[in-house]
Amino acid sequence: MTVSDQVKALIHNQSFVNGEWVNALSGKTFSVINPANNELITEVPEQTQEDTSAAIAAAEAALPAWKELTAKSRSLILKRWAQLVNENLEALATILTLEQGKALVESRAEVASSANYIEWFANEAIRINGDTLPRSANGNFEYMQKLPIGVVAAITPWNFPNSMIARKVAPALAAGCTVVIKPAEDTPLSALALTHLAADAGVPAGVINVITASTGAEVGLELCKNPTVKKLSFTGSTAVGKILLEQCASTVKKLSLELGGNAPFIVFEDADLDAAVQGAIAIKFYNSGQTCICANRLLVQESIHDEFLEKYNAAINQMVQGHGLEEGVSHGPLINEKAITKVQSLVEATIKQGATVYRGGKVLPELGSNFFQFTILSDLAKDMDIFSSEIFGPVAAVYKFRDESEAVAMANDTPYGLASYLYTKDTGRIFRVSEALEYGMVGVNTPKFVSETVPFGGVKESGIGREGSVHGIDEFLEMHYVCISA
Ligand SMILES: NC(=O)C1=CN([C@@H]2O[C@H](COP(=O)(O)OP(=O)(O)OC[C@H]3O[C@@H](n4cnc5c(N)ncnc54)[C@H](OP(=O)(O)O)[C@@H]3O)[C@@H](O)[C@H]2O)C=CC1
Ligand SMILES: O=C(O)CCCC(=O)O
Repeated sequence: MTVSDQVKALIHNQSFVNGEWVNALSGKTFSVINPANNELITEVPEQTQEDTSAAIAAAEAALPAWKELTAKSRSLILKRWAQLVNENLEALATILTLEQGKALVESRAEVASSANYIEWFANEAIRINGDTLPRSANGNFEYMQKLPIGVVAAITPWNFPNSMIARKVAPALAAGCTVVIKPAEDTPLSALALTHLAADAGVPAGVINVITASTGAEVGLELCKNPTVKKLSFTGSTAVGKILLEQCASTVKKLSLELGGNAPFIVFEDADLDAAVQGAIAIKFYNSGQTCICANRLLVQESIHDEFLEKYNAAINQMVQGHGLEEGVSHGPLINEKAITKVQSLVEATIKQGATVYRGGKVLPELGSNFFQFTILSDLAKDMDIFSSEIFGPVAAVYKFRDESEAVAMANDTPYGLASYLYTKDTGRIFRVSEALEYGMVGVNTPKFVSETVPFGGVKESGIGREGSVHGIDEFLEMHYVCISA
């Protein structure tokens, strides 16, 4: 099959419940739009509470047989899924770029990372071990098993519509759970394509279900309130994460929340400046700035601030914005009009509050309505709104600091705590500052560290729990203690 045949086969206009491609019970649909040119890609079902409750029932019915399979059987099915994702990598990347906008090179990397997550958890499936315990009374035999938590709901965002599903669904399936996925309105097609390949790999009917809807609220409420769902795994904004936390209280569901960030990127005067500039390019403009681990605040020591800005500006000149499928394009559009409006208002407010526009600062209508110029704002201060806002766009916010203690204080001056970065050659400072940063993840002299081996997650208002790594599967398991008096 050619890539374009694979793309055609993998783009679905129906959602997937109980092993069947289905329409919404209401028959309604909504549009999936290419953010680079606002063209319609396809329509998908507008599903509601009723469809969601049917999907949960399907996941419940499929649970006993799935969790009874041997670990090896589940592992082999997941390995086949990973293999099919790799075999369809170019087609999945094309679909991802079409619906999300990111440059094809980034889409390929995201799909490859999905295959890695699935393969990783295929290997974790066979290592779910318990413990035998010392007896607490004469004649006792005591042990702890790890058992699948049950039906899992996964609500995923539009910025990594492929890998966020792999990172949640693969460990859930490996653990013996069944899943209902609600992908973001803007990017349901990657979820449906991945699910198609999971079914081809032998995942039985009802084990993975996808519900599509143009707003998360109604479907989300059912996923939170339905007592059959035992676990909710969410990636998205902190505001929605807080709603879900409240909504899950009524059924005391276990939650994983991977929420917003406000990552500091600290450049000390003793750093390798060129490496720091390249790092700040890679992680600020990753996915056009729409990543929760993007450098949100560039904190640069005052003695090297001006030189950093010059080099940073020169490096940005090498980047190319455009339609993600076009040759040579390194950065695509923002996801939609709402995102453009949000970034534009934040930049305008920051300028009013006294920022200097070192470059950019405006929308780029000549490319399409969802493009924003690569922007550097400098002369920023802690009391400006931008210091506490998740930018989620190609806007670099640069602050000066005097010394190490001021850098750490500025970095920690936020309710968020997801990713953080520092560049320095001083070994003592590496240890001191890494530990002082109140973040779930710290990159030292490196902008990109995420992979299947990493316990991804945040502290403070950036979330609860970890995804990926040997710890990721525990989010979908419960400890089950047994005491036998013999
Ligand atoms: N941590 C991260 O990676 C992400 C952070 N963000 C941050 O959030 C900002 C806004 O982006 P936005 O897309 O609005 O993010 P949201 O948090 O609204 O969306 C993320 C997911 O949550 C769903 N959702 C929205 N409201 C509810 C609800 N009440 N109950 C259940 N599910 C819900 C969405 O569905 P639907 O799309 O159908 O409404 C989507 O699947 C961004 O600018 C960024 O700052 C956004 C996305 C990812
Ligand atoms: O979890 C995210 O939102 C970002 C993932 C980044 C990556 O996989 O490189």
